[in-house]
Amino acid sequence: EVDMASQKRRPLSRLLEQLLRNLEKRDPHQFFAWPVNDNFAPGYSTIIKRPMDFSSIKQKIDDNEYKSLNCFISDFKLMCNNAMKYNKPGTVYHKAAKRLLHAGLKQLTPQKLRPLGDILT
Ligand SMILES: CC(=O)c1cc(-c2ccccc2)c2ncccn12
Repeated sequence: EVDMASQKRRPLSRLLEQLLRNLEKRDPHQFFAWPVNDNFAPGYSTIIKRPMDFSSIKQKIDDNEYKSLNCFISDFKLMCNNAMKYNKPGTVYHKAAKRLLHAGLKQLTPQKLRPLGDILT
């Protein structure tokens, strides 16, 4: 349960919500919007030990589970690397994951994040 007041008190949550929105824009087909369903991806849950997707990241922000920006970035990388592990190179999902990872990490460089000030320290 996320009331606005607590959002104001939690500057990290507000920052992560903003970063998440920007990352989601790099997934126009919404391949990464929801957990991968074994019915679409045979054997997925046996191959991928730690599934991750944007909706799960959003829930973790709302549940205040991220204690640092790096934990958030790790889940973003996990999500992309899962897709590059399960889907063979050349597939639409593998290519989308590679593009998303690179575009996303460019948005998360210190240079890009510095203007956000000491919230990150
Ligand atoms: C991200 C991923 O690995 C993925 C997303 C999907 C997917 C995303 C939205 C709708 C349907 C499937 C998928 N389907 C088959 C195999 C892999 N995937």
